[in-house]
Amino acid sequence: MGSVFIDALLGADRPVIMELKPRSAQGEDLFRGRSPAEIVARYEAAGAPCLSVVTGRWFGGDTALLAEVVRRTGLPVLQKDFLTNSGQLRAARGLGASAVLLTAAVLPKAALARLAREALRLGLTPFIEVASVAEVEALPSCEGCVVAVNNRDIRNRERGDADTGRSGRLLPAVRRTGTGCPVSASGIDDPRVAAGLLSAGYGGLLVGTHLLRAEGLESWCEEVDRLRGVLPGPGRGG
Ligand SMILES: O=P(O)(O)OC[C@@H](O)[C@@H](O)c1c[nH]c2ccccc12
Repeated sequence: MGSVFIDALLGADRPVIMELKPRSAQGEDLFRGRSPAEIVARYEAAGAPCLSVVTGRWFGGDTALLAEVVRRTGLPVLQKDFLTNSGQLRAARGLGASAVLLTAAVLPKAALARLAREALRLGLTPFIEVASVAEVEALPSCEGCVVAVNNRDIRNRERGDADTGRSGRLLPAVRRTGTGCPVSASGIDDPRVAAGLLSAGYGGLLVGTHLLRAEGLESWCEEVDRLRGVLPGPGRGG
């Protein structure tokens, strides 16, 4: 069965999953008084094909935020949290999510495979997050799933610096999982890095903090568009 989440992302002119995350791991207020509805409207205006909602408590989120975002948008929505059981997958579907985060670093191999199968059965797209070659190589076949490289370290709850070079190093291994949708997530702020990851073969990016901080969301997106046009990429004969 097809995935509305993946189809929307891969079909977009701007394949950026735009995230709503109330607080950074360091406690910085990222919404700054704006309502979820205002942020959704801003992301839609910038051409977001999909949204991500952080429901984890360390980032100030909860499932009420997910429900609110789903009410405000027709775009497919990813629930970002450390989900560990099938009850949470059913709850995600009940709230209207289209995709769910499954984190390789926190799930034993067999549990990850079982939850990915269950998500697919429920009509949810597994968004499987990895941070090392060893994690990628332990994945089950990832057909129908997003495989996302996290450029930050969730083991320290994202308090360290991001290493976007990790996405470049892991891409060949990610492709071997059978995913049709490799994504680079976290710590992306420089438009040159964003454009470079897409030109290198990433089907999409996931960006939260920088878009929430950016005054000029539209100009950031335009700069990425412009740079993609000048960088060689797999689809452009480079
Ligand atoms: O804000 P950033 O650096 O653009 O990152 C977004 C996203 O990847 C990050 O919020 C995230 C990555 N893994 C998670 C797991 C749970 C909650 C949130 C996350």
